[in-house]
Amino acid sequence: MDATPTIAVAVRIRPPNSWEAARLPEVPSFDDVSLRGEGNLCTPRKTTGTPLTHIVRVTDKRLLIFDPPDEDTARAFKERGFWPPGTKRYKDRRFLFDRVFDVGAHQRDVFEETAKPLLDGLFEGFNATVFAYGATGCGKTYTISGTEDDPGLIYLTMAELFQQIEDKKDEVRVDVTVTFLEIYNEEIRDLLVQPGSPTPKGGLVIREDKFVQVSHLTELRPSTAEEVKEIVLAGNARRTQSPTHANETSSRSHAVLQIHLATAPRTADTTELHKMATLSIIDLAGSERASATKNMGERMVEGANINKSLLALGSCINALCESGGRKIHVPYRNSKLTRLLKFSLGGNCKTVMIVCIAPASNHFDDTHNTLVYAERAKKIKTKTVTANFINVDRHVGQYVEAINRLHAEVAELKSKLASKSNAEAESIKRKRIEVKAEVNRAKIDMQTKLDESREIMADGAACAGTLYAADARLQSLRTRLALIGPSSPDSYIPSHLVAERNLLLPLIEAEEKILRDDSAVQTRIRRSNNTSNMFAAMLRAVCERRQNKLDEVSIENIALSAQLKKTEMEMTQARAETEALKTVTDRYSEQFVTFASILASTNALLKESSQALLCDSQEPGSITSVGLALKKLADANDVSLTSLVGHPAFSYTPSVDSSTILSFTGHLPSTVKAPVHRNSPRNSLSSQVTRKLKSPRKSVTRTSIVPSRRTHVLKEKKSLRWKDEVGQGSLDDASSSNVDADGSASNRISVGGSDSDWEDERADESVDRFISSMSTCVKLKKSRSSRLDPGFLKAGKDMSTLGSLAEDEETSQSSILSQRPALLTDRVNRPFDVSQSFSLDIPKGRSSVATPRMPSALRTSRRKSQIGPVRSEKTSRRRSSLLLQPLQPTSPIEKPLGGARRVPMESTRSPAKRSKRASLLGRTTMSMRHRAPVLDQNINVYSMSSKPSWK
Ligand SMILES: Nc1ncnc2c1ncn2[C@@H]1O[C@H](COP(=O)(O)OP(=O)(O)OP(=O)(O)O)[C@@H](O)[C@H]1O
Repeated sequence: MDATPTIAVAVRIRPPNSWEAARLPEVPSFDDVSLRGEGNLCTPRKTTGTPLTHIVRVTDKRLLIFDPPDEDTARAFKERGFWPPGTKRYKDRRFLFDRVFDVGAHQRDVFEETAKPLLDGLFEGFNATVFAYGATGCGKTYTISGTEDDPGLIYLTMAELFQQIEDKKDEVRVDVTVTFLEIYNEEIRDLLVQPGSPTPKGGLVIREDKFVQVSHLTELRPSTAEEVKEIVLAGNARRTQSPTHANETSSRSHAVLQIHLATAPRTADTTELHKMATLSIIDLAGSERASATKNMGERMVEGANINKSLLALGSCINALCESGGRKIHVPYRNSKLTRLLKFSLGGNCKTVMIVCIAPASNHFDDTHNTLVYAERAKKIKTKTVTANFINVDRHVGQYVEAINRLHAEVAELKSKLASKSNAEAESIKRKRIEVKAEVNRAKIDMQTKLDESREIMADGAACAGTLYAADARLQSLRTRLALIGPSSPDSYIPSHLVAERNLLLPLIEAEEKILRDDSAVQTRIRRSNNTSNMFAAMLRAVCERRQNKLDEVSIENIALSAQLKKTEMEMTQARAETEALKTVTDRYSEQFVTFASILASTNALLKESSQALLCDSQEPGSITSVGLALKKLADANDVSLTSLVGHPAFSYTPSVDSSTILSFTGHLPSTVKAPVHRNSPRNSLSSQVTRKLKSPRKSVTRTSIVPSRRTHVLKEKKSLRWKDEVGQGSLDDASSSNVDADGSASNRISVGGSDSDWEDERADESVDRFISSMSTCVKLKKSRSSRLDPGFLKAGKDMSTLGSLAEDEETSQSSILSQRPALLTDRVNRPFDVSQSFSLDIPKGRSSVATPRMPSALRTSRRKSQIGPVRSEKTSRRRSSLLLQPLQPTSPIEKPLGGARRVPMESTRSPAKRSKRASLLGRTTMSMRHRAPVLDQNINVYSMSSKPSWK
């Protein structure tokens, strides 16, 4: 409300009652517009009763328009008829007030903006008045008193007043007294006296001094709003009300409720500042027109008195408006009402006038008059409002009373202080308990989450370890597979590598299965990661939870606990991962041991077998037993492999050309790079490695027989045939040493080479005999070392030549048997050493100074290697083979056959001999192995086939 010293005027429009609502047009809606005959759109008319219109339209909180133009012009024309030119059809008058409440306003809305702002002034000693003005039946009583369910201004004001008194009770003492009266027919009646009590004739008398007072009024001292409410209800019940034509519950009197406040400070001083104020809440009787109310008799007299008093009020308002603050005569004394409101209207008082109006056109004139009345009241300029206070000087006699009061006050304050400190201590204690409980709860939550997540996260860590191991294994397997080469129809891969590939592929598949995104291990790792994230989020959430309640120490405590749980979880994960890796390592160790034992036992058995086969005579039983033993070994190996890798080494059927044993070149280190070209068998990795492995026979021949000519041979870079002393025979190096697989010459001196280049035709027969004798040795359990073994030759001091073997056989058997295993083991375990002792790469232009020389015993034996009497018959031919002769290039077909020929078959051999050699090819694989040193794929074969040439 406006703070200027004027009367604040608020207008409240009551909602239409049921009678009016039935006659008022509905709010226009686009859905139910209809087209009138004249072409205007309008809302449908109500068909029953006299039509009414809305005469007030609220535009905003302060402005209303009285009698606005009807938007439905056609209906307006029909209702109001023809308006002559120049006449104003609508009043369309705008009124500006301090506040306008539309029909939908609630009681509390009215209270909040009218009476409530006055309450603060009451405690400071400022008088205040709220009165409701308006025609009869416009809602004054409803606004002031309200109903049981919807209390009005009085109840709401008193409730707020007592609440403020309660709030200020530590500072001030407030005495509240209430009076309730009515002015009926210019007679003041006390509404708080019990019914039947004697009342002075002519009513109560107004005494006017500094203040206006009504003598002998009953004063009540309510302490709550409820008590005030009961007071008002009781007073209203005693108030004169009569049904009129305009209002069934028409108030026939002006009711005045006065609340007197006396405020004193709670300090005990010699002088006290007492403040006094009065809040008057007045429900005026409604102005009424006799024609409208159709009152007769007593009601008419009541109405006349009401109008008289209201007229006096209007006169006072007019006078106050015209005075403009000047001191002029205001006719307060014309009525009891104006006398009572003297200080409220023009005195030291803050006044709010609530103007109640009806919304319908049946109250057109009343509403108009009321608005005009209110507009005039709005223009009243009151005096500057001052506070009502008095300084009370204490009399000495009152000091004792003051001291007592002070003592009581001190005691009261002490008890308050004690209770306050107790409350504070209690609060601190409670807070500590809460903080402790909160910290404990946080720790329990973290521990619970840790326990929930531990298993899954440990499992994930273990899976990570497994995954790491699988990845490492897969890399190794892939590297090994790359060394073997791709499996395409064009590429040639030896059978043992095929077998190895077949062993590796399922292993790779198994590892890839583990590493796949949809594998169980990966799923478990993902689940573990999710759990880990949730665990971390939970720790964060716990650390940030209810931080405002916790002190710094508690927050730090929780943060450290969270860190501890996190570390604990990381330890669990690390342990699980370590355990998984340990398990894998253990398994690998077992596998390594098993593989080592497989390799050792296999090697040992292979050595035994090879030796047995080498020594085998025509006894088929020995070969069978060896075969059975090998099969037994293979089966045992398969069992071990199955337990290790899940499946055995896949079996295959080796062809004659691709026998695994014949083509085996040894296990390649994984660091060797995979071959790039594998289209030709010679380009395969195994070929590349084993191509350097040449038969020692030729190397021995060359190094031992004509070492001084090697340099010459290298310099010439030609294929030469060395003639022996008698000019017969030849040594063909071209096919083995100087021509590589691709046909290009190289400087490498291969001391191996084809047996066919220098071995005589009887060599095969002598070898067969040799094998037969070895078989006999095996059968008789008196096996002797192979004569091919240089160690064997070295071992017996007496056996300086192979030629003496026949004579010394019986005497030396025991010593040979004792040395054989070691010799075989030594040879098999050092295949590359052996080959290197017979094969050497020499750069172009360099002499073969690095070529190892054969031991003298070997060289001697080489010269005396004419085994048996057949050898003596071929002496001249063998010697002739030592002669250097030009050599025809050896056919590529001939080289793999490795027949012991000194000249190429195509050039020198007769068809008969050629067929004989061909028949040799048809022999058993075992015999082929004995005579196939040029199948340079396998060092074991090399070991077997290297023996007869230089012995
Ligand atoms: N804001 C309102 N909301 C609901 N009903 C209302 C409202 N104002 C008035 N009324 C109703 O209108 C009728 C007349 O109201 P009320 O008796 O308060 O008028 P009045 O101005 O006091 O009349 P009178 O001067 O004759 O005493 C009552 O039934 C009342 O319930």
